[in-house]
Amino acid sequence: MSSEHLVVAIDGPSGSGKSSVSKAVARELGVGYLDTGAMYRALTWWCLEEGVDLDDKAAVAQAARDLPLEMGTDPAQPAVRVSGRDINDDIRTTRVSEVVSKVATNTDVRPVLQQRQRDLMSQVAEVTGGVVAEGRDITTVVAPDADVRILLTASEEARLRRRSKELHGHADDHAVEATRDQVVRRDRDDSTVSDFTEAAEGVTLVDTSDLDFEQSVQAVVDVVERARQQA
Ligand SMILES: Nc1ncnc2c1ncn2[C@@H]1O[C@H](COP(=O)(O)OP(=O)(O)OP(=O)(O)O)[C@@H](O)[C@H]1O
Ligand SMILES: Nc1ccn([C@H]2C[C@H](O)[C@@H](COP(=O)(O)O)O2)c(=O)n1
Repeated sequence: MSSEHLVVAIDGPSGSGKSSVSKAVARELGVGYLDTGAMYRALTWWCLEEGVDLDDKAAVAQAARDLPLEMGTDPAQPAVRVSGRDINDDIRTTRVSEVVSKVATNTDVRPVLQQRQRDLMSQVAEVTGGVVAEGRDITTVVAPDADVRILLTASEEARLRRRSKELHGHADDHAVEATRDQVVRRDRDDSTVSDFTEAAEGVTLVDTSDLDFEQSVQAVVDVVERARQQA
């Protein structure tokens, strides 16, 4: 391992299982967890609450600097708070999901949140001995020097099926179509600012298309263990 603490960076497209798998891996490793997507979501929610025009790049970037955000990094309970209010549920609503890409593709916002993410990762790693951070640009921009870098992926069909089951309780044709915007359109927009479809040099690809949830967690833990043995 290159650093004093264990830093695991995980990127991937929507519905690949980044959040759920990363949380489980962090619990298994006994380290902290950072959901960077939740930070873009929290900023979006706050802009909507405060009436900030999402098309006003500079105003949204200023909101990113001012955002009174507290990120919980306990993988068993990763709360997201703004001004002390728990907004974990608010940031997952369709109202936020439909427009979050507008904020995430704002190139004035990204460096502000990326720096906040690096700071949080250092703080949590200091306290718990390590961190699993997940998003779209963690392996490439936020923490390119992480000890372990993984691109967690799955076929579009598998990702649509998973998200559809999560949102609608099943994955029939109608439910999958209703989910398409939240997965395919959002990835298309988000991929204009980060590359999370191809593994960068030194990044290990973990394809979970044919794995169930437990197998996906084990596949990531195996990559971490292999890296530890080689260190
Ligand atoms: N290997 C797997 N097999 C089956 N279901 C899975 C697997 N991995 C994750 N899931 C389920 O798929 C759904 C989507 O997972 P998750 O929210 O972790 O994806 P994500 O990559 O973080 O998506 P987003 O970036 O849109 O937040 C969840 O309901 C999760 O339990
Ligand atoms: N490092 C990151 C993390 C997330 N995003 C974008 C991608 C989505 O549009 C949005 C919310 O992410 P999710 O909760 O769905 O994983 O934020 C990003 O650009 N960079």
